[in-house]
Amino acid sequence: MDTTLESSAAVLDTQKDADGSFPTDKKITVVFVLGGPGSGKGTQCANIVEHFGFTHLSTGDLLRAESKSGSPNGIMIRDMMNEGKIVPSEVTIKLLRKAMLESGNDKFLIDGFPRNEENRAAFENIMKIEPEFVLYFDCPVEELERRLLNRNQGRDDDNIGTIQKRFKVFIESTLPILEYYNSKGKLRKIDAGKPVDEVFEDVKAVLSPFAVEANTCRKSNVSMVLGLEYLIYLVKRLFRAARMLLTHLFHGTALEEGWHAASIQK
Ligand SMILES: Nc1ncnc2c1ncn2[C@@H]1O[C@H](COP(=O)(O)OP(=O)(O)OP(=O)(O)O)[C@@H](O)[C@H]1O
Ligand SMILES: Nc1ccn([C@@H]2O[C@H](COP(=O)(O)O)[C@@H](O)[C@H]2O)c(=O)n1
Repeated sequence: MDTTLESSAAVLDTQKDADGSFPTDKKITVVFVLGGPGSGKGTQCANIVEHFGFTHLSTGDLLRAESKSGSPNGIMIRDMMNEGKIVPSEVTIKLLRKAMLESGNDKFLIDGFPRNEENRAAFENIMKIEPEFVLYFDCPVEELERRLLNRNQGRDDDNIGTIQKRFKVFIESTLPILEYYNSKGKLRKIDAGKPVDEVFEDVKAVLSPFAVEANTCRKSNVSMVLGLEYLIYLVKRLFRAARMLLTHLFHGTALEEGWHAASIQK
C-alpha cells in the first residue's frame, strides 16, 4: 500500500472542504494506540514522544478542542462525547489529517483510534496509510475505573455514568478492532496494570526498531561535533605555524631570542 502523505492528500483533496496540501512524499509511519479508557495511553504516549521523536495525536483531545471551538460540529461532538459515543469518522479523520499536516513530522502515534470498524475502514480508505502496528494497553476494568475517577483533569466524561458507557463501547466496538489487527500479526499487547515506569519498559522494547534511527542520529551528531572540534584545532595550529614562519622571515633574530627565552622559562 502506498503510504505517503501526498497520496493521502490526493484522495482527501478531492473533498470539497479539505484545506491545505501535504508538502511531502516522505513515507509516513503510523502507530495506533488503543486500550480501555484510563489505561494510560496518553501517559505512555508522552514518554514515547520524548524518547522516540513521534508526534502524539490524541483523537479524544482533538475532538474536545473542536467541540469547544464553536465550530458547526461542536455541539454534536460534545453531546456524543458526554454519552461515550463514537463521533462519525469523517469528522475525526479531518481533524487528524489537519494535525498531521501542521506537525511537519512523519512519525505519528494516533491515540484512541480506530475506535470501531467505521473508523478503521475510513482511515484506510481516505488516508491510504497502514499502521506499522497497534500498541494495546491492556488493563483490568477495576483499575481503569479507579484511575478515571481519580484523574481530576476536569473532563466532563470522567463521571461514573459516562465511564460505564465508555467501557461498553470499548467492549462492543473496539475489541473487534484489536482482534482484527491481532489476526494480521500487528497487535503489540502491553500489560498496563503495572506502575507507569514498568509499563514504559515494555513499551520501549516494542518501539526498539525506532530507537536505532534515534541512536544513529545521536552518534552521527557526536562524530560531527568531534570532527568539527578537530578541524578547528588543526586550523588554529596552522595559523600559529604560519605566524611563527612570518615572524621568523621578517624578524629572524627576535624569533630566535623569543624561542631561547621561552625555553629558558620552561
Ligand atoms: N500505570 C499507571 N499506574 C497508575 N496510574 C496511571 C498509570 N498510567 C496512567 N495512570 C493515571 O491514570 C489516569 C489515566 O491515564 P491516561 O489519561 O494516560 O489514560 P488514557 O488511556 O489516555 O485515558 P482516556 O482514554 O480516558 O483518554 C491518569 O490520571 C494517569 O496519571
Ligand atoms: N476515535 C475516537 C476517539 C474518541 N472519541 C470520543 O472522545 C471520547 C474521549 O476519548 P478519549 O480517547 O480521550 O478517552 C470518547 O469517549 C468518544 O466519545 C471518538 O468519538 N472517536
